[in-house]
Amino acid sequence: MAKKSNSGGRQHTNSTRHPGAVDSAKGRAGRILAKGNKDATYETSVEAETAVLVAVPDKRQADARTQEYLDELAFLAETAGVTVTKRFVQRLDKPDIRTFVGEGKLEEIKAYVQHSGASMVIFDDDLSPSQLRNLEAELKVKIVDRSLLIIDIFASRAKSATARTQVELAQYQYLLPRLTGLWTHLDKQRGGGVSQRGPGETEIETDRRVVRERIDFLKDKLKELDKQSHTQRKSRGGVVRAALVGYTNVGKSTIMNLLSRSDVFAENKLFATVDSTVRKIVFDNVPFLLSDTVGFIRKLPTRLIESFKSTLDEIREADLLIHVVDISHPTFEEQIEVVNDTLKDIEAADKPMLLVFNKIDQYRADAPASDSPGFEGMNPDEDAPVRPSLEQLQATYMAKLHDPVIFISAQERENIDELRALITRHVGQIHQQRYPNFIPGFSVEEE
Ligand SMILES: Nc1nc2c(ncn2[C@@H]2O[C@H](COP(=O)(O)OP(=O)(O)OP(=O)(O)O)[C@@H](O)[C@H]2O)c(=O)[nH]1
Ligand SMILES: [Mg+2]
Repeated sequence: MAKKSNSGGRQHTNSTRHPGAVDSAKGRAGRILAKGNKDATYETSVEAETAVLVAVPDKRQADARTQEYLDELAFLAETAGVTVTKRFVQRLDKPDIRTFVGEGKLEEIKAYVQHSGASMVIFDDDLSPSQLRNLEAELKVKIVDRSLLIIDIFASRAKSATARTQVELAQYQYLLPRLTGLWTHLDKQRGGGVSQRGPGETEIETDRRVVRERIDFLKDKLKELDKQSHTQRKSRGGVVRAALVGYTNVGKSTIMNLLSRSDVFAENKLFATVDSTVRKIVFDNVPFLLSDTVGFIRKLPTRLIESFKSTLDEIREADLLIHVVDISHPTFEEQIEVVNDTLKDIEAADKPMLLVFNKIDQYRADAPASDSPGFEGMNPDEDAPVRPSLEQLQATYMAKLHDPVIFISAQERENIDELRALITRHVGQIHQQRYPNFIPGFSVEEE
């Protein structure tokens, strides 16, 4: 699915027989995504795939919000190399237990998929294994849920041994409860009769066992890698550690590059950073380590958070968090909450924090309503409230938050000296507590 499927450990295979061949597919990132292929091969390098997006918001959710969520899903799809041609929305109190959307909507989607030749349907939520199976049977194209899409992007981005192992673990954990679905799908293709169910079941058990073994192996491997990085971290001594955290695509890597004059990969895609990078920086003779970390997103699969424990240790072990926010984003306030909640989940919420509102160059008080192409079934709120001016926002946030706040543009280099001074002050305080004899601007304590 991702165009870069030959990089970052994803392999292009077209000869794998069926999921029973977990043995041969073992360790092969990307195979999960291929599971819906009609010919049951593991082709993962499909160019120019087109997709349909489906959201099932509850009845209270504002139209504009639904549209923003779908914008994010479309951005995720684009990041994975998929072109979105249509969006479907169905308001339900509760998603349908069998097919997630109701019968009528399913027919509508089916008609569109058949007519347009779209190759996949992406749901903005996680589907149960049986929903996935039923939808695949009805729509006869690849069905991708939110977790799978995010895991796929991570798979195409992960470079380090740790990140790759973490992604593979997440992939197998995603696969395990869904093996039955794969078999039902394949049984149908073989004309599947009762007589064939027997061997199928046995092989599912074999598959499950192999997948479980692989999961155990990957967990052990991660423990080993963890030990190594723990030793590495200990060798950093008592240097103050700061971590850039925030929602995905807010500018963390850009800020890292600015502050450390380094060259960390930054781009306008979600999850550009999956591996964490650490740089040693010295401001005013105060040395500290700054790490750039993986971005957060709403509904980040818990499994993925768990698998990414090693990467998240960088945040958990930091002395200071620099929380970067994209103030130009229509849902930036919710993004702040998502980040704070995720920090709570990983038990890193009680750390000193600086709030950096980035992208002020792009902030528009009169932000236009989103009207993306292919959008259907919604009436964006006509009376949507006007956004406050940047000055009003600054005043509100400065007054409201206990944490120090700064407004910058990393791209336009606005207020960067102030950002540097703010970080130096806070890092200096922590350093001072740790090394009471230290005189800022005068000497450097070597650990
Ligand atoms: N307009 C504007 N764009 C910015 C600014 N800072 C960063 N960007 C752009 O925002 C996009 C994302 O930047 P990154 O630095 O990759 O963001 P990130 O937070 O590291 O993203 P992930 O690693 O994906 O979580 C890039 O296209 C940057 O050029 C800014 O101040 N203003
Ligand atoms: Mg980044």
